[in-house]
Formats: sequence, structure tokens, C-alpha cells
Amino acid sequence: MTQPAILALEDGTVFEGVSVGAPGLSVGEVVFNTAITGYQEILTDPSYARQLVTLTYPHVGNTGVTDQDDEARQVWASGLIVRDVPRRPSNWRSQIALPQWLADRGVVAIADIDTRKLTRLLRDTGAQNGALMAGEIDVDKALEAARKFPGLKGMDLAKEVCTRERYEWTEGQLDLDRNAFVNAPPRFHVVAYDFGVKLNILRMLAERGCRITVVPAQTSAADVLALKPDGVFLSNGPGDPEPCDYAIAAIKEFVAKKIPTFGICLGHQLLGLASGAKTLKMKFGHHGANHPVQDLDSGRVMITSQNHGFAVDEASLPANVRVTHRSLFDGSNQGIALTDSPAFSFQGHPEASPGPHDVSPLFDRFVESMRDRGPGTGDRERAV
Ligand SMILES: NC(=O)CC[C@H](N)C(=O)O
Repeated sequence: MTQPAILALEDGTVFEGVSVGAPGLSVGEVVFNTAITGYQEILTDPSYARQLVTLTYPHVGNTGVTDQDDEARQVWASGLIVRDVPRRPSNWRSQIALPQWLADRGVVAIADIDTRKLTRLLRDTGAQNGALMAGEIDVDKALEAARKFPGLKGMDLAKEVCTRERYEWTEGQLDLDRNAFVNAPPRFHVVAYDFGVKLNILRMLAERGCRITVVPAQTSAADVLALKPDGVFLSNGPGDPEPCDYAIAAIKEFVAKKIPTFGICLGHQLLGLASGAKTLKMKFGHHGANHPVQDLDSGRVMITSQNHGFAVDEASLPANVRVTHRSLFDGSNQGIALTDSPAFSFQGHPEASPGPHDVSPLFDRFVESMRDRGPGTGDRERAV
């Protein structure tokens, strides 16, 4: 039997629809994502922790859900808001229908609301806090919960979502013809900081010959250096980068020691902060899979996958940091490189998942920076 659901926004707007997930109440910042594919990857992306995601594409769930497409060990988005869920998924890879998968995982989700109206509202007012309620409905309680959510500014979530234990990763990307994940022989040892890492990032590093040691967000620089990495990777992740002082302190040491360092999204923002720049909260952020970004070195425009609500403030960049990429949607910063250390970072998602692969050469650049580094300390000495 269909259960009712509502979405209540902090400005008092209430949308009524039907539940397509678990019953209950869930709060977070409401953001819109314009990608037309990849709902499962979006829902399992840890960077969406404490966010209620609305997808502007109207039909969500058509291809069902398959374990192989998870970007992390659980659903991290706080809830899902869509226009329409098909009655039956159709895809040879599908193991389960989206509503059942959401219900099994306790994720609150709403369908049958006007997501175009919601998106236009968020675009005009900026991201708002909200509450999703499904099953037993109490509008006042939902509004109160939306208004009580403190907002993402100042929230350190990286240390909440990250792995508790260090682990090794060597598995490459999925070869659909063989329906198997393919491994490459490792040539470099990368220590990857897990601030909320997406698995496809680890897969793209592994595919390029990296053996990866994934470490918790609060691992000290000394502990990482003891692992003798050829390079350090700074992952994506949820929340505000500014309170992550532990990571900022560690990154300063890698930069000073000229260790090849590559950051994505939150990792990009943290490299910016470690370099002395500031970050800011954007009006409604970038969440989608078709954002044009210019590579300022080549002049080329790339179509990119994006998911961020904070950004590096270009005006605050010190002299030793070069701007390498800029958004053609709003001119905001999309990439930096240090001029005195082999460290660089990108605001969007070169690993896509979902999205285009235009910026995947950044992974090659990281591998090249490890190869180009003089005699070092990691596996490279033994294997190359
Ligand atoms: N995908 C990410 O790493 C997001 C970074 C950060 N939490 C932001 O919203 O800007």
C-alpha cells in the first residue's frame, strides 16, 4: 500500500508526495543534482552525507540497483527526492528495485512531487535545510526538524564517514564484457586519505598501477610517511573543509616534503586551505554531470561531473598557487597546482561515476608526478 510522504523546507514550503523508501524522518541540506544517470552512485557517494538529494531527471529507478555500482559500503545521502519511480526496473544487471533497496537500508525517499518547482526554488533562494517525512505525517514536526538542522557550514563530517581501520586496495575498474573487476600490476604505493572516498577513485588509481593504502581521515603525517608512499591522495568527502584542521596540518607536511600529492573535491579544498587560501560556501553548489570547466593551461573545455557546496576562494590564493581550472558556469575555482611542490587538485570529479571521463587524464598526471620524482621511498624503487 502506498504511504504518504512530505518534504518540508526551512522557508515553510511543504511538498506532498508518496513514500518510495523507508518510513521515518530525515533532515539535511536539500540539493539538486542534474545528472540523468547514476542515482545509485550518487546515493552511495559519502560526499552526500547530511544532504537530501533531488534529481532533476524525472524518471529515477529505471535500471534498478546492482551491488557492483556502489561507491561506498552504504547509502550516505540522507534522503532522495524524485518526480517518478517506474513500477518495474529493466536492466540485465539489476538485482533489486530502487524503492525496495532504499527501504531495506532505512533511507527515506519521496516521489510524485514537482521537482522542477523545487529546483527553481533552491536555485533562487540557495540551498535550504529540509526534512523528509514518510509514513506517519506531522507537518509541524517536519518543519521544526528542518529549521533545527544546523546547516553544513562548520560541520566536520570527514572524520565521521571515513574508514575506522587502515586497509589495502588493489582492485581496478569493472570490465563489463567479463563482468569482473580488473587488476593491474602495482608499480607505485599511494596512501589515500579517506575523507569519504568514492570507490571509483581507488579503482582508477589501481588501474594505473597503484597499490593503495587507505587511511582514516585523522591519520597523522608521520604515520603516513612511515608507510613510505610514492604519492599521497586526498579524497572527496562531505561537510565543510575548514574545520578539518588535522588534515590541513598533515597536508602542509606533505607539501613541504615535496611528496607528489593529488586532491579531489574535499581534498582539493583541503590542499587550498593547507596552502593558505580560504574556502567559502556557495549559493547552491554544483551537482551534476555536464558542467563545463576550462583547463587554463591548454584552453580546452571539458565536460565534468560535480558535487560540491563549498569552493576555494581564488582571491585568497597565495603567490605559490596557480589556478589551473575554472568553472564556465559561474567562474568559480576548479583546480590549483602548487608552483614549488608536486601537489595539485581538482574540484570536480575526474572519476565521474556518474559522468563523463574528460578529466580522467588527471589520474595519469598524478602517476607521472610519482614517476618523475627523483629516487624516492616507495614501491617504485623495487618495481620500476
Ligand atoms: N564531493 C566532495 O568532496 C564535496 C566537498 C565538500 N563537502 C563540498 O560540499 O564542497
